[in-house]
Amino acid sequence: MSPLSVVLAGGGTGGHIEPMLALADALTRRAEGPRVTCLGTARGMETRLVPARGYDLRLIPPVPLPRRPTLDLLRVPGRVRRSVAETRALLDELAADVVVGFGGYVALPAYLAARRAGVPVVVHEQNALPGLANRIGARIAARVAVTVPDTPLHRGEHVGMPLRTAISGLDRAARRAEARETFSLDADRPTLLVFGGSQGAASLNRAATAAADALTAAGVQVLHARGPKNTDVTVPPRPAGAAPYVVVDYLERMDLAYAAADLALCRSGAVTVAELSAVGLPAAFVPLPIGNGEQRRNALPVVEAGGGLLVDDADLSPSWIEATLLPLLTDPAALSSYAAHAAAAGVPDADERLADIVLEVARGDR
Ligand SMILES: CC(=O)N[C@H]1[C@@H](OP(=O)(O)OP(=O)(O)OC[C@H]2O[C@@H](n3ccc(=O)[nH]c3=O)[C@H](O)[C@@H]2O)O[C@H](CO)[C@@H](O)[C@@H]1O
Repeated sequence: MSPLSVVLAGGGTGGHIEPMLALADALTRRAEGPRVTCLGTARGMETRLVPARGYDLRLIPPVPLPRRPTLDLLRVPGRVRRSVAETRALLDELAADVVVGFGGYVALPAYLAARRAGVPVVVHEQNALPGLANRIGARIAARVAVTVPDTPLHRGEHVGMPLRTAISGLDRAARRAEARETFSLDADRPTLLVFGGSQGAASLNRAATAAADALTAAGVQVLHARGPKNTDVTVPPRPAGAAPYVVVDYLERMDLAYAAADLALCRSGAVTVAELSAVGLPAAFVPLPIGNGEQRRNALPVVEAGGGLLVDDADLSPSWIEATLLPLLTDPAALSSYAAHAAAAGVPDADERLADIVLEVARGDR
């Protein structure tokens, strides 16, 4: 019998792509070895991330989902029809046994095309507050997996967040020396990791670079991922012997970045929060101020458990970093107390659990 054909729709930004790739890894580890194909669009981060991790990527036309009603909504039905028709042809060509969607503008046409083609759907929702595509997908799905218990999504079952095994199995202390060397950081300095989700965040970039002198003068070193498109974000070179401030576009080895750091300054996308909890790294979260408020909801459980701080985007400034983060970074006892509380109750084998669901649904259709 030919292998099961599993089609994964999780394009856009890292928060939809990383759980898709973690599931792809779990599926390909299975003895029955299903054929895995990822769907994406030409303008998402999947064009780089999916082939780099060794998976096939097929492109479909994007269906932009406006965050609020605009005139652009009037053009959506035509775009949806075209995208759904092309996606349906692709599902036929791939002889798809199941379509798994992770939300966002690639998932919606995939859900609708699967319904037309009679292919069963599995939905995975990362956030405590679901987005539009998954609210629609959940209505037609055979199974709905959620990351956070009690997520308000039709028939949601708690599965957790599928994470890369390099991150879910990370022992930060054991990898610290190697990690710091990889990023040209000093071995023994307090270390701040700055990143604004997968795309970078302008307000974090501004505040952290403006606080560079104060941080490095106090002996704190910084690893800062500015985002692939933000190449204008720079910091003047530090004098010889001073604490380093290392700026990169994107961290391919996020596991080593977490191992190098004592504290993160970051947004609170669902995958970011789940990864920090899994590795026990405390964070100062700056939720994205737009959207449906999902990033604040994502961060609250960790912050309430004592594993991090929350600061509004409008309040993030170099002086806040100096007044709040600097004393914390130079206080090892406070840092380890935060770290102990940062390791929240995630689901360590969420990738395997989601793979079980996906294969059950795929087999049921044969
Ligand atoms: C603007 C936007 O739409 N944000 C959403 C998006 O965030 P976004 O795409 O930023 O996703 P997350 O913050 O959840 O995850 C980012 C992922 O990128 C990885 N990473 C990041 C930086 C880097 O240099 N290298 C790297 O590998 C992280 O390790 C993580 O795996 O999807 C999330 C999950 O649905 C949502 O919660 C966010 O609200």
